[in-house]
Amino acid sequence: MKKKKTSNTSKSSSNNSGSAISSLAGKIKSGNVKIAVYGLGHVGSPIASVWLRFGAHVIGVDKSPSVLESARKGKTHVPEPGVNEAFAKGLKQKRFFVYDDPVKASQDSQVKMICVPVLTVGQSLSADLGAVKQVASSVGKGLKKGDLVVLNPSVPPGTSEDVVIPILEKENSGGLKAERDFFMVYSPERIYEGRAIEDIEERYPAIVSGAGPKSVEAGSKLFSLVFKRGVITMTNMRTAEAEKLLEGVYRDVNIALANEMARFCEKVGVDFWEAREGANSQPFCHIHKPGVGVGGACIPVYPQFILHTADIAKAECNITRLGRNVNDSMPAYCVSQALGLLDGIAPAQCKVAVLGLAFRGGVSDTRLSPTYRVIDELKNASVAEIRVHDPMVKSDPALAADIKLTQDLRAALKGADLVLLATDHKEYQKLSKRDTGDAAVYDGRGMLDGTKFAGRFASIGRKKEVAS
Ligand SMILES: NC(=O)C1=CN([C@@H]2O[C@H](COP(=O)(O)OP(=O)(O)OC[C@H]3O[C@@H](n4cnc5c(N)ncnc54)[C@H](O)[C@@H]3O)[C@@H](O)[C@H]2O)C=CC1
Ligand SMILES: CC(=O)N[C@@H]1[C@@H](OP(=O)(O)OP(=O)(O)OC[C@H]2O[C@@H](n3ccc(=O)[nH]c3=O)[C@H](O)[C@@H]2O)O[C@H](C(=O)O)[C@@H](O)[C@@H]1O
Repeated sequence: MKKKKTSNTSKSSSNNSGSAISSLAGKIKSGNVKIAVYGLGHVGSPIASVWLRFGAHVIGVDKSPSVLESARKGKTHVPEPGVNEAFAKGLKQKRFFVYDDPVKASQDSQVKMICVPVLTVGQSLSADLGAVKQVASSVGKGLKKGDLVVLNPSVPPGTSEDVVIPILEKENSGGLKAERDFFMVYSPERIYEGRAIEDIEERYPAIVSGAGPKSVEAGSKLFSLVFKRGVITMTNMRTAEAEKLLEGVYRDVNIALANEMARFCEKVGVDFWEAREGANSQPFCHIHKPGVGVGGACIPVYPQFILHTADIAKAECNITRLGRNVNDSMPAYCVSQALGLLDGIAPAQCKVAVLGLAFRGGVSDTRLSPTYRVIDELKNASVAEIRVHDPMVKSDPALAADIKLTQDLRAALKGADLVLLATDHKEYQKLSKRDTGDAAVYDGRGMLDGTKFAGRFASIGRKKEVAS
């Protein structure tokens, strides 16, 4: 790994690379080098915005008509700060173009960023590369000598070299080869929804790898223009693909450790949160937070890519597998703990208010949210009624018809016998008995103060409290 500060301000860059970077900046701002972004979602929209904010001419591509329609109005469906402003300004200055033809987008651009999703195939551990392959084929059909292709999603090691490059080389009409005729870069996106533009521009160095040294150089020059924290180059694309998965599996197994220790502390009558705060006062200790589960399109997914690849390579990844199992057990555990608070009310008579549908606080993203598993477990217990509240999710076609979703907290809580907090939205911080009355309260994210409630109260990682 080589950490290069290759931004214009770096002292170490040689004159010629400095002038090369400034001439690249000039070509991008003049529109001679256009950037196509494939997939205007939680990752693609901020990436398109960062380049629009830089002054680039950006072509946004998506397969969804509604996403394209919003983009044409300078709007995004993902509530990411700064994106609407960037889109609107780009449209006004005639630097933002929205295409529904992915091949034409490749023909009309010199840089192509592939930001489409890679999840798992159904219940299997294998990666669903369908969208990546589809876009790579379109990009290949419009590929020109000197173009730069960037793959952004998190993928199993080997995807760039063994899947994407062969498609690009097969689909282009000029016999173009990676590294020789066009540049191929793998650069994993590392944004955190809700602060994505800031993450790219201010917070994280870019990880850049390529099909060869020329591709790495081209990618480094490009990314150094917008990543103020500079560029970390990797030996090859497989290493960079693994780097991204390591970030994710580190998080998943550490969340699993927190979950296991929280359940241990409950059993031995210790306040996990107090012990955690003490432990984390030591610089080498970063105990994560326990909770009702691990959701999102990322953290529950990346370890699966590792496990699938490990199974093929006959590598043992027991901690990775166990971490997934522990985290997957949390929704059922928390529902069982919550139902255990019902004093004299049979589940079949119990009205439950579940707080939070998004996979984590501060986002509207419900992909793989643990709340879906919480709902399943409550249904398995045959509770009388389930209402779900979320301040950021207005509707959800994935919810069964008998589940009421509301953004009215008072309505969700009215007449509830049990309140189960599943998502750590900031809004729930101020909950008290004024809101929940005599209902039992189970805090699945350890964010509430039990003394504020009148009914029976329990929280992940804390021993049960019975109302005084
Ligand atoms: N969401 C996150 O926080 C992060 C995600 N990632 C990676 O980025 C990948 C993409 O994630 P998101 O942007 O969250 O997904 P998303 O679902 O929010 O956005 C994907 C967009 O691509 C479009 N799309 C899908 N297939 C397409 C195709 N064949 N052609 C053109 N457009 C197509 C969809 O219509 C959608 O607008 C993830 O799979 C993950 O690997 C990486 C870091 C953070
Ligand atoms: C290593 C890492 O921190 N990756 C980040 C992560 O962001 P993501 O949006 O998935 O959120 P997250 O905070 O990891 O939460 C994922 C899930 O895990 C849960 N969670 C999170 C942290 C914790 O201590 N305990 C816990 O239970 C959350 O409630 C949520 O359900 O995954 C992103 C990604 O790769 O998509 C990545 O860009 C982000 O930097």
